[in-house]
Amino acid sequence: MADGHSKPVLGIIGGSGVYEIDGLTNTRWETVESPFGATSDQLLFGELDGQPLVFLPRHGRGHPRPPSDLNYRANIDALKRAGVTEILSVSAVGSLKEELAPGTFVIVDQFIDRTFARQKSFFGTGCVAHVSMAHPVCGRLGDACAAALTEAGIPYARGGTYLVMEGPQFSTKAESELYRQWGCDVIGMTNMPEAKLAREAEMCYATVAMVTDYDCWHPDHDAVTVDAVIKVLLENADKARSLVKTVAPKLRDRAAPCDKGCHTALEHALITAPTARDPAVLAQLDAVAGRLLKA
Ligand SMILES: CSC[C@H]1O[C@H](OP(=O)(O)O)[C@H](O)[C@@H]1O
Ligand SMILES: Nc1ncnc2[nH]cnc12
Repeated sequence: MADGHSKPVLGIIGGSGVYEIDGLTNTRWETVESPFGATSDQLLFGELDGQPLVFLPRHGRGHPRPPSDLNYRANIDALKRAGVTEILSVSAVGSLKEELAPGTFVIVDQFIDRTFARQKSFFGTGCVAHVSMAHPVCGRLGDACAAALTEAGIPYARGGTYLVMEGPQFSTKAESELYRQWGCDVIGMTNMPEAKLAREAEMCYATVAMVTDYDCWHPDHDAVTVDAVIKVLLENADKARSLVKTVAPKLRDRAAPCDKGCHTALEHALITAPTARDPAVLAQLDAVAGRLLKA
């Protein structure tokens, strides 16, 4: 069980087009049960250059699940149960800025969450918690990704705001223009509530977003289609693979506890008095918050 003091374990959540990880040794696909329900797929356990790694294809192998039907709570809870301490989300996004052309990688540092049909917290009636989301991604894992992208010779932008829409339909032109006026950089459908849940579960979370299209605002480009997204993703598959291969060993030799506070995010967040807590709710929180809720 990850307690912030054990060895780092890297979790990779692979988005559209990323349904497997190659180069892993000692691999096994395993079902991990969660009190929050079924995960998107089995988890793939393995090692990359001596670094333990757990991979989850976000939409399931073959992409059977849409963004609104993903069980984000089960996915994050299962990764926590699997011992994961740091999660890297590798996601396809549309670009809302001219300079972020398809093929560009962006290490996202902020989100605007416009989703409305998803379970967004492990907590609720019977045990209430309010974690900080001021800085929604882990700077230390972001640094490791930046170093890996530089080393692998992959051009990237450091920092950017990811607008998370509900989907599954792509945006209207008016919506796309609005998000541009808000100063957003990229748009996708999945990284919230993932980042919120990772924070509640006291795990580092970082997003490397792969730009696949100009959404529908750009006068010189056609509106986004799935075919266009997949075409760019296939062109970038080697880059995504290099990123994972290069970033994994960077975690291996550093301290597991996060100096940005990700592994202690719940410490000042629980507000329900111990006497008012519901034992049934606490039982579900054994992996996410057991560190603090143990009697
Ligand atoms: C296939 S285009 C829309 C789809 O792609 C992105 O998925 P992910 O974030 O898992 O890479 C986007 O969020 C949509 O789910
Ligand atoms: N334009 C777009 N909007 C939402 N999600 C996306 N994923 C890839 N491109 C996207």
